[in-house]
Amino acid sequence: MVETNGAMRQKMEFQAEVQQLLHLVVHSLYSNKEIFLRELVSNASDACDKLRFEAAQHPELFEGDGELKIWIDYDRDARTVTIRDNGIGMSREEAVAHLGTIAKSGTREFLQRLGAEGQADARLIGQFGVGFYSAFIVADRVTVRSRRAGLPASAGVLWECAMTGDAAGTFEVTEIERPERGTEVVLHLREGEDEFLSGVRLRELIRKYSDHILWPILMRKERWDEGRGELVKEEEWEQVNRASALWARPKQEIAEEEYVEFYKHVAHDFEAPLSWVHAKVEGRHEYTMLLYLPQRAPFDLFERTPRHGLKLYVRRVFVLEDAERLLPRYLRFVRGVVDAADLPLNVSREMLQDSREIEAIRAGVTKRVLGLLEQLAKNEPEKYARFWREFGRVLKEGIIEDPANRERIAALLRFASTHSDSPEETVSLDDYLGRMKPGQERIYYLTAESFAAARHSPHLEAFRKKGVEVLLLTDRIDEWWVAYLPEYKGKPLASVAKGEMDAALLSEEEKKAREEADERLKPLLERLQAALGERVKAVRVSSRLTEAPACLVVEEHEPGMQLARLLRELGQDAPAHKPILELNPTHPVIAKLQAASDEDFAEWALLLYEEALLAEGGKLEDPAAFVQRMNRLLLTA
Ligand SMILES: Nc1ncnc2c1ncn2[C@@H]1O[C@H](COP(=O)(O)OP(=O)(O)OP(=O)(O)O)[C@@H](O)[C@H]1O
Repeated sequence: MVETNGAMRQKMEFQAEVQQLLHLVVHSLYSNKEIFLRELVSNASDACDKLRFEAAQHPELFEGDGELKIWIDYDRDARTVTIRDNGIGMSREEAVAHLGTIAKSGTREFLQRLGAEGQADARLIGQFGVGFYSAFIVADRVTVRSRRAGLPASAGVLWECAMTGDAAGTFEVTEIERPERGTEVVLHLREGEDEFLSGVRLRELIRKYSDHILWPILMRKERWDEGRGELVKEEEWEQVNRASALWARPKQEIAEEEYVEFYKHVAHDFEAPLSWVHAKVEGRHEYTMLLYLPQRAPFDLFERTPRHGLKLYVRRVFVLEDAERLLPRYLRFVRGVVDAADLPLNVSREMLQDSREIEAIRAGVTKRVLGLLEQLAKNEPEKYARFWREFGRVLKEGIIEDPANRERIAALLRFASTHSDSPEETVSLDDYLGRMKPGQERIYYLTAESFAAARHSPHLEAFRKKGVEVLLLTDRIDEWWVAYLPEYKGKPLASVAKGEMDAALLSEEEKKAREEADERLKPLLERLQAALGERVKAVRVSSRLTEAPACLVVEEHEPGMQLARLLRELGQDAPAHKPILELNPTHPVIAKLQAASDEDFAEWALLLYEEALLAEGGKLEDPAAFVQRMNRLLLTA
């Protein structure tokens, strides 16, 4: 630490991720450089929101000044643009933490992926939310002065970073006196960025990107000076943005671009949303909602902590960010605002826990989002396909989490199936119902580790031959939710790896052949059972095989083998259900088995079992013994 003029000045290093991000931001967002203003105004607005929220419990934080505002100014001589707010401000520690590190988990992996893809895609960086760092697109030196509301004037902080070359790796923090609460960000513009030293240009950008910001954004008045032949600034400030709550205006008066810009602000996204719904609910509980679906899943969608969920307003006053109580977890990709008419302004997170009003809003929001998805699926299938690719895995959680809407959610699911035979998930349960064969009572599915494993599974053979469609489920979560959806529109869901095939799907000849095989192969089945011992629960003749010699199945009511494996991987006690070995009665290996000596028979039996286990996605207990056995049998065959 160095001491200058009695103030403590400290040079610090950016976290490696920040350096990487700074570099990517400056290089990939340059073509869209004007967004820096939107990002910094957005931060200033968030800072005012935060102060208002904290001051609801601690009014002294206003320090006698409860009029929150954002000021924007420029200085042609110094070549600076300044964004200032009297919001919550930052302490020294907060400035170091928020402007020098990124605390979000998964950041490093995300940045590495971006880096590995060569030149980073601006949209990908955008969805990460670059916020403050976008200042460096147009500035090579950024100075931040701030003081947190409630701290003494002596607790001000000066944060400064000058970029030399691509990204200098350090910034400096100094303790300063700062009587004014809030934050001031001064951008020292790079060479060639003088276009932003203009009141006209800055006003244009504020109207374009920040018109909907609810706090007043002020700029100095300007007048034409005949003598100098240019616009000159006056002392007086004037409001530049409209500052009306977008969602409170009638729908027909809101332009599409306004919806889009508002989304970018609330969602911290750079891309336009995929779709949105704007609705006012009247009656016992009154509230307005403006809900958006993003185009792209954020990289931390599967992290535990949700970010930038819904914002809660009460009568147009901001109350809470990330109000997770307003959304079920399986809709955590939704962004936007809810404005409730009947909540108290000083509502806290704790109060939301068991508020009837919130319960009603949550149910209403859920209904609208599902309605929006249904509408997309019906009228804009391409958009729905995009939604499904990005968020389908999350929506599936709803089958487990939201019993009241289970059937509606089920109708929104999309699958790969033997019908299309492609990994694209395009088949709905209704499509499936429409293609069911006469006499087919159940919706068949198969769960597997991957699409390739599912597609070549021996369990599918007879279904394929009969043209009975099977849904191919390869997400981890598929194992869980299927257990929560026993039926859809009265048709039970059934795994092709469990129980017996629908009797109605078998012809009379097939049934007869099966009975005949049961009888004929009885001694062989008993011999196999004896040879396999504890490994299997039973050995029986199969109706589902046409190519493979054998497969493993479990009883209808038992958890699938794939689920048992998942549970064991998660360190849970998996139920020790033994599988049933099913034998293909028409396979030539039967003759071989029947002719084998006792010693060879035991080897063949084990090999059949091990093959079936592998095909089903299982792990061999003793792979080396399997290989030896196979080699031995190959030589004697
Ligand atoms: N004007 C400001 N007043 C107070 N704090 C600020 C201000 N600007 C930035 N910060 C702090 O710095 C943090 C980082 O800002 P930044 O814009 O980089 O990311 P963010 O807004 O948190 O989210 P995202 O990265 O998704 O945009 C903010 O979360 C906030 O805590």
